[in-house]
Amino acid sequence: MPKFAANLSMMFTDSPFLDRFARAAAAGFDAVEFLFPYDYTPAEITGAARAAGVKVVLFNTVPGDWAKGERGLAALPGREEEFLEGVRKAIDYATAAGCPRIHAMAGLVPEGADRALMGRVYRDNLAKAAALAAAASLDVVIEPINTRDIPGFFLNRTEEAAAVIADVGAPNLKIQFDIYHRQIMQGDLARAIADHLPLIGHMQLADNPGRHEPGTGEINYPFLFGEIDRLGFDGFIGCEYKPKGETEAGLDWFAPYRS
Ligand SMILES: O=C(O)[C@@H](O)C(=O)CO
Ligand SMILES: [Mg+2]
Repeated sequence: MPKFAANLSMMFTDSPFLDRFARAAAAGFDAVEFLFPYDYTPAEITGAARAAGVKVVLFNTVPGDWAKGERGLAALPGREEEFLEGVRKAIDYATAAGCPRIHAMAGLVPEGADRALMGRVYRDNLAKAAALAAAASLDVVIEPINTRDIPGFFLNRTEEAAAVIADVGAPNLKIQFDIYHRQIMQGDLARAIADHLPLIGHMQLADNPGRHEPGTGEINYPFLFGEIDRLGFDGFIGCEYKPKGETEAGLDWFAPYRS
């Protein structure tokens, strides 16, 4: 049976962040993920997860100045030190929380940028991040993101992520396969999951259009969950969707999988 993680940056957002861990547990989730923990101390994050009895399975490294529109640093020339500083910070939080993986966002392509240079910086940075993470027994994941939600994002397609991983050659560098982004950019979901399965470290879901609960759009999630199970994917699927109403009221889709 697929294993699901509640995304605490998008679900239960009518509660303060640290209270969302307990709401996720009460809704039947054993695991959670979120974008960033950095407004809290590692002890606060770890304490909230332990008190709720949920595992933390993913969060992002420091993405630059999110409020100013930055969306990651991994491919940005001139920001290498800052990127690695953010990776080290994420590793400290992940180690405290027992979280097995961190997500390094590529970043936006600056106006007139040299994409080839960005590709080299991306690979160099990811090699260093993967080495730092390996020393702490963690994986690093990279996520192709659709160009509609984040115009100008550097990494958009599954095959590009696979090529970067092949070039870097670090066994702990993997794909964060977000089904919603893949559907918008490329579709062919079941085939793409099967083709890339050995490289996939984490998955995420939302329906399309709207990025709401499974069952609100065009993606046949019951079929895909069956495929993911049949293929033997043993990682987590993060529920990274915007609930249409109250989070709990939109969890009918989750009933067959609830622990
Ligand atoms: O899909 C997303 O948007 C996220 O997984 C993320 O990490 C960056 O926004
Ligand atoms: Mg995602």
